[in-house]
Amino acid sequence: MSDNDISRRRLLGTAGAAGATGLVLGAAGGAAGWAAADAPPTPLTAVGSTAAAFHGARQPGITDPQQAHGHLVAFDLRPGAGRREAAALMRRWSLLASRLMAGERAGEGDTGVALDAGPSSLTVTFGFGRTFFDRTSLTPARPAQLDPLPAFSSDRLDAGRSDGDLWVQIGADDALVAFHALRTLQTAAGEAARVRWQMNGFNRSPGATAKPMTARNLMGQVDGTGNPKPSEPDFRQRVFVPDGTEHAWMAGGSYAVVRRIRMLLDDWEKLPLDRQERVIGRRKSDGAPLTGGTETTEPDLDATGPDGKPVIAADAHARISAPEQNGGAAMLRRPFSYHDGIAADGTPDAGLLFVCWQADPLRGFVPVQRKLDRGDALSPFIRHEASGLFAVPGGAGEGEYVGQALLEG
Ligand SMILES: C=CC1=C(C)c2cc3[nH]c(cc4nc(cc5[nH]c(cc1n2)c(C)c5CCC(=O)O)C(CCC(=O)O)=C4C)c(C)c3C=C
Ligand SMILES: [Fe+2]
Repeated sequence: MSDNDISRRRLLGTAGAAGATGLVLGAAGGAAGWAAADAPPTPLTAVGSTAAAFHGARQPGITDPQQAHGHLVAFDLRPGAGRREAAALMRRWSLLASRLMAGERAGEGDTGVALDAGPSSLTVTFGFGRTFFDRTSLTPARPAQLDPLPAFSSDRLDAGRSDGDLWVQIGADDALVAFHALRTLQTAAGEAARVRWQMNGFNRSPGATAKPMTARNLMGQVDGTGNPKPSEPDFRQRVFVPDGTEHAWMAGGSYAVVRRIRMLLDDWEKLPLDRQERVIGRRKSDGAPLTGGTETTEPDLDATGPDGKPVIAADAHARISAPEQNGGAAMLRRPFSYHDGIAADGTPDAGLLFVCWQADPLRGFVPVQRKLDRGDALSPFIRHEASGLFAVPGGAGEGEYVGQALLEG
């Protein structure tokens, strides 16, 4: 056994202990100072080294696992910026996103905020809002799917935090990596576009639970169980726009509905557990339906209790939103939680940055929200405060940029 072998083993042991206590030691940082200079640093976790691909048939950030940190940002083109400036911006942004997602520096002038970190599952996703098409004289290329969402009776929307010409979704498992991407793209918007609104969100950190689990939201519920699964035969059809679509530039793309949904947590948290569970129709502890089994057991919507009433209440959120109650309408929900402190009324300004993905909002979000709007037991505890609908084109190939087929078509 050589000295190198010994030092390598000791370092591995040290790194294991350091991982448990939160200490970080480099390869040459052994306590005795005799560790071999050529011993590679031992990564404490794989969180930083995980990378998603920017180039491909689909944009990242749609089917990728939810990251721990997110930024949703809408931009408006500046006065005087049209199709040419928008195309140059999308080219710049795509190049930067591809570099950052690979864990590379943005280029000259990189701020250094993400130095030392790996790609950390960074994804950057770009979308176009309805107003983008008039501003770029591309109105004929605008799909009907971008028609304004209907007004819902429970809407309390803030126009200043809704819509926008361009939308960027950033997600990463490291807060600095996410911020670095946000700042880099904001700066690169330059004279072409300015921020209209920004929302910052979070999810559980990878590794916080002993095994991979469905996310929890700030009401404490397991949230995401009923999502369409990539293994299901109709997944693609539900989430992605098919080839042969009227507007070919959207083939392989998806429509994102974004809602900032405030949770009225002071009211919710006063509700006893059994009533919280009745509101959703699932157990809070493990997300299992109230009709029994585990999280993945199908709810029995016909089951009645000893009192003759449905076990999953007629107005339970999970019943009303289920595809079988909505002519098959389904969407892929991929939200972030948010917490922006205490609002002027003294209640938490916290809730869900609800992002859902579908091939067509009229076969996803719209019919489900219409139904929820008419009588969801969750409604008294939430408030929709902002809204956006964005066309998210398919992914860019190597050397291409997102939206090229639209902007150069
Ligand atoms: C219009 C779409 C939806 C909005 C808006 C929405 C808001 C919202 N939902 C929760 C919590 C849960 N939702 C759950 C299920 C669920 N919700 C929707 C749609 C919207 N939710 C769907 C399509 C489904 C799946 C139904 C099914 O397939 O059976 C659940 C149960 C667990 C799960 O399946 O994810 C929870 C919990 C909150 C807190 C919220 C607004 C803040
Ligand atoms: Fe829901």
